[in-house]
Amino acid sequence: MIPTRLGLARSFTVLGVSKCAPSTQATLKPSQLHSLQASSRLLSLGIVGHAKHREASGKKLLSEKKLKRHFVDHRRVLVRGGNGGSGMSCFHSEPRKEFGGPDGGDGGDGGHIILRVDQQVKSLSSVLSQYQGFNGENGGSKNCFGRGGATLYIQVPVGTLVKEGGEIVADLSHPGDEYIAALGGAGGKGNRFFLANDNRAPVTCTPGQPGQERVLYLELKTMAHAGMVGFPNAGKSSLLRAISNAKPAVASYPFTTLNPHVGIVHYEGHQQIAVADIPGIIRGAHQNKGLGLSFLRHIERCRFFLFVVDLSLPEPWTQVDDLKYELEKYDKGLSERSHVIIANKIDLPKARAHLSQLQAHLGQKEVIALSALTGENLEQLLLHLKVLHDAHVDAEREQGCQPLRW
Ligand SMILES: Nc1nc2c(ncn2[C@@H]2O[C@H](COP(=O)(O)OP(=O)(O)OP(=O)(O)O)[C@@H](O)[C@H]2O)c(=O)[nH]1
Ligand SMILES: [Mg+2]
Repeated sequence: MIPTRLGLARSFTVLGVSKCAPSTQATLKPSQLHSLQASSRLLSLGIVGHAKHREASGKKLLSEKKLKRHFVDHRRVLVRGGNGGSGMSCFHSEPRKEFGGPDGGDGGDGGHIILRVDQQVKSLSSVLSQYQGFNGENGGSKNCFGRGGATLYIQVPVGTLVKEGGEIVADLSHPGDEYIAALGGAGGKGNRFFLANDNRAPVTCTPGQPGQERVLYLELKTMAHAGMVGFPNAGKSSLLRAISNAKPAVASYPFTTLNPHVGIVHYEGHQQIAVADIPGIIRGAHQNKGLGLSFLRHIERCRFFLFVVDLSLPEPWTQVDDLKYELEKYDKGLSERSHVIIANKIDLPKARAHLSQLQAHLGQKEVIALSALTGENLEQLLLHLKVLHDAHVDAEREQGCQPLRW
């Protein structure tokens, strides 16, 4: 069974942002967005207030450790298509028609096994290690054909890669995508099939074919528009809680988050932007320090990144450099994907001084200073997310690809 709360958020409309972010503003340059800050305070508090209210009324959440048990992002599956039913060999016979000819029906085809993307499924935990397709029924007398085996569907999450022998055979990245994992065997032929002018009484019938057998490796690469990367304790999960309905655990110790979480930010016009939060990474993660880098696969496909930096620490630009270095170690060129730097914890003393140093170091690059805790300046992030998202949608449309939709 899939846990109902695998970190995937349901709808939460950021009221006010919808009003603040009409499509014309979505095309604003990031630097122009600063002017919106003045009127933002009220809205920020509203957002955090919402989050607190949701916590009070919410159900008991699974702990991050329990979630880890439920969250499965790779699976080896043995799939066997259903066997075809055998053909029948028999002859028609009735009073006054003793030699009525062959009337053995064909066997039914075995059922296929199909992987189908279901948006409600969030991990591979419900996928079993083996599947056997439904067999076709045998053919019968009186030209009765056997019933074909039903198709067996395996529901997988969006972003499932199917590998066989180390090679990628399918990339199921859109809801409703299907892949035939194993073909059902063809049904056998009954003796009626072999009736010919030179053989009026064939006794031959053929058995059904066995179903296809394959060993597949399923690998989940979570799909989201934006991926948050940052050191442990930088406040990624706090930020996701503040802008979406997702409820990743937040605590003051490092490596609180152990699984990827996706939160949905809702905008006007039913537009939704998915933001993924992953465990923190540290320098040397590519050498398996901390929690390693394997979970980067969950943000590998994000269209843009949010580098979350803890502004209360000295020399915050080193965090950005280290994060980029680790991304490069994981996949060359990954750090060059469009991104924005989020300077979190602006409410803390010294943070403002660090902010000016950070901006001086990064030069022209966009830095959004905010506080996930107090909600200060969250709107600037929300508006910028929209700008990045719209740019991505335009780029995908230009290339003739279908943009990722939630
Ligand atoms: N003062 C202040 N504290 C914050 C802010 N954002 C987060 N924190 C605190 O920082 C600590 C870590 O926050 P998390 O959201 O768990 O950080 P994380 O980046 O998800 O950490 P990992 O899951 O370990 O990678 C918590 O004690 C938060 O309350 C902020 O804007 N201001
Ligand atoms: Mg976290």
